[in-house]
Amino acid sequence: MEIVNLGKTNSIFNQYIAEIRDENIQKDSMRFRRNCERMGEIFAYEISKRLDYVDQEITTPLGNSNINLLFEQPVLTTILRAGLPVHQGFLNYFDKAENAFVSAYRKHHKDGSFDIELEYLASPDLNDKTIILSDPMLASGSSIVVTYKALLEKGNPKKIHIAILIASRQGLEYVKRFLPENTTIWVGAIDEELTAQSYIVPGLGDAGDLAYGPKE
Ligand SMILES: O=P(O)(O)OC[C@H]1O[C@H](OP(=O)(O)OP(=O)(O)O)[C@H](O)[C@@H]1O
Ligand SMILES: O=c1cc[nH]c(=O)[nH]1
Ligand SMILES: [Mg+2]
Repeated sequence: MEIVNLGKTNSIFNQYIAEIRDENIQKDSMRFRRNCERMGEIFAYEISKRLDYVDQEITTPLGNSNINLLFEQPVLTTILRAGLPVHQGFLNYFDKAENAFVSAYRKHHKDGSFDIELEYLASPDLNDKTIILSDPMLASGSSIVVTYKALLEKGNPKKIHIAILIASRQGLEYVKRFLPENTTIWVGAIDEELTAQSYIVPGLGDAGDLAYGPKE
């Protein structure tokens, strides 16, 4: 499995990572959502370079022009709710793509542990498709693994790209144990620490709350 860290290259991308982390700037929820969306757009452009292309002829008013265009559309997949702004960024670029949505939330037990409960899955057939699964945060890694297993009910994808804005080192190690070799994980940053409640340190806090407000 390959891991590509976009934050390792100096680019404007890191300005958006800095802004979603910044405790003052992140209070502006519209800017937080838009920054997530902008990074979704950059991930989309970078991932597009790895997809398959086919030569096509375009007819202009004055003649013909040949150009390599996408051979097939990926299936854009995200996890509700924090994944929505990143997903919109992907959709801005892959505007003809099919889409899949999954709900996953942490169900806490009395001893402080939690399981990921998945209640909703809306997906096209995934057999032999390329799927791009986006989520701003990969902390314990449980949401991604539970989501991947649920998606398998819809078919066996030929290639999986996972796009994460901020991942924990520990979560990436966990995910590697469950996802197949044909997976590429794209990250914006990798943080070294997780709290006892599986929050990423330094991370950014709760991405869903920052984008959409607190939930009960
Ligand atoms: O790697 P994990 O430990 O599973 O944590 C990562 C998950 O946490 C966040 O969602 P959250 O559970 O906060 O839900 P929300 O989007 O509704 O806020 C994030 O968007 C991931 O889905
Ligand atoms: O650090 C974390 C972990 C899970 N979900 C978040 O939004 N942030
Ligand atoms: Mg979630």
